Amino acid sequence: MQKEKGHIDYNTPVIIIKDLYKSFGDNDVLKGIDLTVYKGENVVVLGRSGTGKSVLIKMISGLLKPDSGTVNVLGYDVPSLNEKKLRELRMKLGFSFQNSALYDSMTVRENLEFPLVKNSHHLAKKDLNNSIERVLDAVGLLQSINQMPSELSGGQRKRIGIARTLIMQPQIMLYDEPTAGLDPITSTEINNLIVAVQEKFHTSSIIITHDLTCAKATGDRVAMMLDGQFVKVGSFDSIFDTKDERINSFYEYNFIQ
Ligand SMILES: Nc1ncnc2c1ncn2[C@@H]1O[C@H](COP(=O)(O)OP(=O)(O)OP(=O)(O)O)[C@@H](O)[C@H]1O
Repeated sequence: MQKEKGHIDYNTPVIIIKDLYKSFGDNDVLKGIDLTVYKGENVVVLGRSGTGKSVLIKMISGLLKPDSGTVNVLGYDVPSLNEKKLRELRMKLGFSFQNSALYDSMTVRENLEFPLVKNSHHLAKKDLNNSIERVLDAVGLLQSINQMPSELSGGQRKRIGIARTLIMQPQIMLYDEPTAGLDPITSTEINNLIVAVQEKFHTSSIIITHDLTCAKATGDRVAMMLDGQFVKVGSFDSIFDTKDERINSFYEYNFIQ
């Protein structure tokens, strides 16, 4: 799928990260990270296992504090936020993580209702139904509204998980390994959905992956993380137009369609 970039607002940064450092004991994980994500933009963070991609996401959502550097998300200075402000920020973020499982004992409708009712107590039944149908339609699973999660495929469950996140109308989506454990056809569906979400809901996204097909399909820009630093940030093709052996070997170990 060829991406068009008309929807990105380069005058409005939504995430600004500057000179970010984080160590755990003598394990120096992030060593001077800089990254700006613009409104409506999908940025892929590409890197091998253990390079600190998840640590970065935790800094953005305030689950971890940096040793030094700044993390500004939607105007919030994240490391300085108290619990109340952190909750406020997290309401504006949508998390699609591998462990964000659905409730097995609830129907798809109930799974989607749950976060809405929990967070907006005075919602009329009609508005609730409209919201549920809107996001299910966006992920192409309106027909599954009354099914149980056990009746769905892994890819369908993942899509319902994304719908459940979208129902809270996040401004930024954070996808952690969205295609991990999925077959190539289902992976392609999820990649297409990530782009469709961006276009339909005008969200910005950070997509963490080591899947090159996913990076190419979903990213407006790709940030290549090696040894705790972004060694290159740019279009997918520009990243791999290099003589850097570490980047080339990363490419060679992946199968690209
Ligand atoms: N809370 C923590 N305490 C101590 N060390 C941690 C903690 N969180 C992460 N680390 C370490 O930070 C490093 C980077 O971890 P991280 O989970 O960010 O890697 P990753 O790039 O997301 O890898 P993967 O693709 O395998 O998830 C690892 O060495 C990990 O052991």
